[in-house]
Amino acid sequence: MGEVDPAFIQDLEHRPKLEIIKAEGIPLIDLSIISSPNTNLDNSQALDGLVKEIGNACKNLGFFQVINHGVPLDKRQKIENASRQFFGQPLEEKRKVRRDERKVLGYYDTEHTKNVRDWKEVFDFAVKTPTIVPSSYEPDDKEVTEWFNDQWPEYPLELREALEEYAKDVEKLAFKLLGLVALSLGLPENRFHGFFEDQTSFIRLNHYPPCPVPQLALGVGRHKDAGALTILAEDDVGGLEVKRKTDGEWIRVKPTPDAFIINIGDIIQVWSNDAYESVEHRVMVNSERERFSIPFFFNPAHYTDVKPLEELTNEQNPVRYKPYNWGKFFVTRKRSNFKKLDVENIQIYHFRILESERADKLEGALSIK
Ligand SMILES: O=C(O)CCC(=O)C(=O)O
Ligand SMILES: [Fe+2]
Repeated sequence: MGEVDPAFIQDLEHRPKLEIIKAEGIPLIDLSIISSPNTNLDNSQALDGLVKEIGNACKNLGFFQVINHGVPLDKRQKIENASRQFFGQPLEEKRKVRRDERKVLGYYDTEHTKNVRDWKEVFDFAVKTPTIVPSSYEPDDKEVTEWFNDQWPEYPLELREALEEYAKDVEKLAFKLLGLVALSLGLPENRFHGFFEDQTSFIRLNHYPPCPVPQLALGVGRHKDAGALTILAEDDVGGLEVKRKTDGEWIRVKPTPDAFIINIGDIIQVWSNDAYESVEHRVMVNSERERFSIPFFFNPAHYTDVKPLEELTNEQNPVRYKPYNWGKFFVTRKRSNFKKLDVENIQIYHFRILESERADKLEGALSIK
């Protein structure tokens, strides 16, 4: 193992397997009918078919890929090149724009997932400026703070412009996907849009350097994305693995050139009252090739109280989660990724209403009568 920091080493049960199970292909969905500027979502005949495809993909795997998505290839190439140039610099250059507990955006190379260090370095960028979030994770502290993208490297100069342009195009795709997900749940297309007016979305540039111990460490440890949707651009190296719901096996996602990989996050799981699930995933690294990826985490406003939608719950399908405040959830999670803590990080199942609680409530209600 040589001089590899033990902080990177996964517990035995979470280490990557050497034999890879190749996905039969996660669903590949063609968005051309909604990407062409002349299509109107309301009268397109093919829309029903597309909505069904999205619904099935969300229900079955929780992951899918999209092509003909409307994000121009040159914008994607520009940010991919800038990312390569930035991470190619010596560590001391990158550390000049390093995040800390006050400046939470910028470069970072010691992120932890579930208290094990990830074999990666990142650069974080807020989609909306300023992004407003709670000042602290303390539930009673009502103060908010503003995030600005105020840490820019000297090189490459075009990083800023590349990120700003890319963010605009991917944001449009995010709203389109949100509309399709709403339709697939039988809701009006814009049912979720209001939650994103003061969005807390962010884009992360990920760089996974070659790793001398790929059988012991992970690029990103197993986790579920906390937000609503993630839109991921990856290069051709591969390494993303998705936990298949049917048998719990880790399935390797095969990169498709120019496609985006989409996954449902925890918030859509809660809004849909578990009709759609946020799926666990992780990233394997390898000893030969570095890998680059760029997730866009589509997150609502900090003041959003996340809870199952009334339209999707009834007596037969009772509410499965207590409401939680997104801003507090978000900053609590960020803190635990930043700091190695001894406790498990915050998860939506902490807000799950247990069967026993429901039965108690019912009994209570009956005895009052
Ligand atoms: O790099 C990837 O393929 C995925 C990264 C990821 O899951 C994350 O950053 O949440
Ligand atoms: Fe993720």
